[in-house]
Amino acid sequence: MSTPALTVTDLAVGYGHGRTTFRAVDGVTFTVAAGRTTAVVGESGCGKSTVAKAVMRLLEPTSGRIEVHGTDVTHLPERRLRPLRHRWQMVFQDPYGSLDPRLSAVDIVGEALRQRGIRDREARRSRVAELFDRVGLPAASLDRRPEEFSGGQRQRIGIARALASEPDLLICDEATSALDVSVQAQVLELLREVQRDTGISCLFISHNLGVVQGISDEIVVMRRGRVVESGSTSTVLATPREEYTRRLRRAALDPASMRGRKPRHVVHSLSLTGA
Ligand SMILES: Nc1ncnc2c1ncn2[C@@H]1O[C@H](COP(=O)(O)OP(=O)(O)OP(=O)(O)O)[C@@H](O)[C@H]1O
Repeated sequence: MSTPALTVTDLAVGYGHGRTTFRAVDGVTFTVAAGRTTAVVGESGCGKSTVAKAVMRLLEPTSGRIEVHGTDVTHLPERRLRPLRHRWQMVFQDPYGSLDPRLSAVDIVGEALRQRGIRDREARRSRVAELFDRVGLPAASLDRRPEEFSGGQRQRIGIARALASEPDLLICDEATSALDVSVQAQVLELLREVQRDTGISCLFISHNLGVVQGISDEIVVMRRGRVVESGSTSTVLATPREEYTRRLRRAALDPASMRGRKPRHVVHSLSLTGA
């Protein structure tokens, strides 16, 4: 078996200092197999984003181990991390806040290419045009600023920016939850296509089991900072062991049961027999 793209072992992450530390994530273990997608799901505040940020090394873990393609990166100092950083890229939840409003789309995506050592402006522009084509954005929109794009298009820019670094691991943190259902489905389809074409591995984070069912191979269910259940997507969806997972499944099927969530977040195509 090939080395997993990502291995997270017994991860704990706390916020605060000393006696006021709050352990947001505790004892979390899972893998993302090479070329596959693992979804981390759970209700708001269960620690999904904290896991993603720790994997990105934006947060220092309290304990545990994070390996990317077999390399232990848990406590790698920044100078040794920098040359590896392009290998894992994040697509953020908020397509409105995650793009610099002062820059044109070509410069936003081109910055990732500049960091990869492509100094020539025209070469960057033509590579960004290729990436725009890849993510379904019109070539004529290269010089537009983020405010001139729709939410779904902005998310496509975010995906193009992530792909510009030619990563082998994509971390999508609620990457489609701010979008309307039909746009969400289109962006999910794009992510599926990208994965099929590039063999990229993906850690997909969502509160919505309906969203992850079509994209993930494995599901890790989190509650209050811990993993309560994990397994293949079809098994977890068809025969959830935990009442909590059944509740998430009901929430994905029935908008009315989604306390505090807007119905537009719900994908209605959840199949009870799995992916
Ligand atoms: N910077 C912070 N300081 C203190 N506590 C935090 C901080 N960020 C998150 N938390 C707490 O850690 C817990 C996990 O938060 P996290 O954002 O990881 O959850 P989540 O599952 O991603 O939630 P959501 O789906 O709402 O984004 C929550 O109780 C949250 O209030």
